[in-house]
Amino acid sequence: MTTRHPRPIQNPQNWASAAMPPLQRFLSGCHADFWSDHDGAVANYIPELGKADPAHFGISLATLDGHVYEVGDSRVPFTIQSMSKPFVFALALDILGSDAVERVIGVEPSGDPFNSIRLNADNHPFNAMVNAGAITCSGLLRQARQADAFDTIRDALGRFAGRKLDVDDAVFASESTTGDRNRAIAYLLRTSDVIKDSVDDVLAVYFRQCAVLITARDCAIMAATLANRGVNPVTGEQVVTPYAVSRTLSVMTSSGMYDFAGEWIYRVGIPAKSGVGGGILASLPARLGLGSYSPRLDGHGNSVRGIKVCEALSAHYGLHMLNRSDDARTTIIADYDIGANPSRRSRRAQERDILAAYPDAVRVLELVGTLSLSNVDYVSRQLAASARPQFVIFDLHRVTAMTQAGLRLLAELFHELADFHVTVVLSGIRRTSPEWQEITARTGDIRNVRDFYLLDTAIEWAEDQIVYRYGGAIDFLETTELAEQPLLAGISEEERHELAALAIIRHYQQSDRILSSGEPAHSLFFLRSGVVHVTLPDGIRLATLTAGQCFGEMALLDPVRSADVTADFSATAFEITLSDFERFRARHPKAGERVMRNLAQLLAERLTIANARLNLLAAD
Ligand SMILES: NC(=O)CC[C@H](N)C(=O)O
Repeated sequence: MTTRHPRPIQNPQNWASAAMPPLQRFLSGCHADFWSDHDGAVANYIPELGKADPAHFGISLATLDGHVYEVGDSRVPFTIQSMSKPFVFALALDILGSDAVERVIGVEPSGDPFNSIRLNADNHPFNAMVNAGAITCSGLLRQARQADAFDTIRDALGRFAGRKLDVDDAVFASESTTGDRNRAIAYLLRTSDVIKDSVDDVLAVYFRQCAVLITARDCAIMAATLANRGVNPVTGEQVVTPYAVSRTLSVMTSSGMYDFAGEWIYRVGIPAKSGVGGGILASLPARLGLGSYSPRLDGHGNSVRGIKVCEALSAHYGLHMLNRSDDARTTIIADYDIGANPSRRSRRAQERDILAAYPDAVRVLELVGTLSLSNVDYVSRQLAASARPQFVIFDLHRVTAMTQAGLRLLAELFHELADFHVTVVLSGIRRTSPEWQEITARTGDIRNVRDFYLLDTAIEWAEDQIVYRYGGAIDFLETTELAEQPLLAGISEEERHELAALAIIRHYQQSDRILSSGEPAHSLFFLRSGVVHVTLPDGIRLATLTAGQCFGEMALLDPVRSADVTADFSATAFEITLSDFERFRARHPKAGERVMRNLAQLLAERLTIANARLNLLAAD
């Protein structure tokens, strides 16, 4: 008996190595609790299976981010048996096409044991989870791939597990010599014209597929691949199509546990499949894959301890797949217009006046989590509930997934907005992402969808459109004089001339770094033409400045630069050294005081905006 419990805590000082994730603890608890359960009996109708060690007990759980928990005999190999059925069914759907498979194999539960020699009223197998259906799948693949059929199956099972799988030749030989019941089923299928090849050829594939060796760990990863729409979460490989997965899970739901299927889905509520080798796999879509191995079976051919593990997992965490709810209202993390929260662009008076007249022309919805049918529906109703904006910005930065239904509804919403001449702006999504492809595939024919990766750039762009629309002009080439600088407001013309004489005119090319945080602050800058932006060292954009505004003015208060300033386009600026400015202040104390008051005013405005933004994010 090789029972492996989780490794002992080695370094209690180090939380990361000492801590046991609660799910690992839970699975270990299940292992300990059900260890002493000796009910059931090892299958021996295939003589070789009777040799299994009844004490073996392994549990594994694979998450969809590719983590695999393991307890006990999770690496002890055993034959896959009927747990091969869902995977071979999925493979057949993909290789042969759904029509060819669905034409001959039904999808109704039989209510019979797995090895029942009975077909449905059309003389077809009831479903692919009972032997008749599984033998038919193997037969269809045998017909399509001839001598390569088994290698095709073994290769696919290996991709589900994420490793190459071996066959237990002794179990194969044992079932080949004793499998008369399956032979009877195969003859029945052949006489009903469901399988075309010889019974021996088809069963050679089926028996061999049942004798593929896996472990509880493999089983968990295979189940997780089904839970993950066909993508193996450990290798990242798309093993089968989402179509094949959804159909396979459907049949597992209704028939995976044979004549115990109804009870199973009622009590546990997780699609599952068992095998007489002692394995059970359970696959909870979008959540996890569970694999267990314990060879003592109940009267239905299902592992006794495996059932207990599944029941405990489902009950403890409330994982029944029909026991779910979702609150769509959590989708919108922030909802505001530019009146409440403008972009970080410092605007000149004329632009500010225009924007102030249209505070709700640009609406921003910051979304979070999964965009599902109900979430996007909620978003669309929130939009419709207030005055129609001219621009809607959807920030998708925190969106983690989009369902098919959510995407479809989103595209329909964009169309609706387009009909009302509302421009949709997307931010937080890259054009190279699969999500972008999915959105544009559905909205390709509408022209009013724009995108900017940074939310602030999106808001700024939409604001500019409003400024243009209402007669304002933003001329990036215009040259301004010191007289227009708010920081210098209220000082006399002579004083300004004196300052102008102290200034050196600097020229910058696009992308030139003008100031860097951490450097000593020796001078003030007045932007004369062009555009620059101010960013924090971690890349967060604080402000975009256009001609007529100052930067580096914090030098008056702080000897070290706290942000980077970079030219967006070619730009020119007046630079006045701090020492020249201080001398000017000494000569003109009143003007100096006025400048300091202007500075206080600028800082107060920035603080008001920053507070509004914080408030918005903190709001429920
Ligand atoms: N339920 C099962 O695991 C049955 C598989 C086994 N190979 C058989 O056909 O009898």
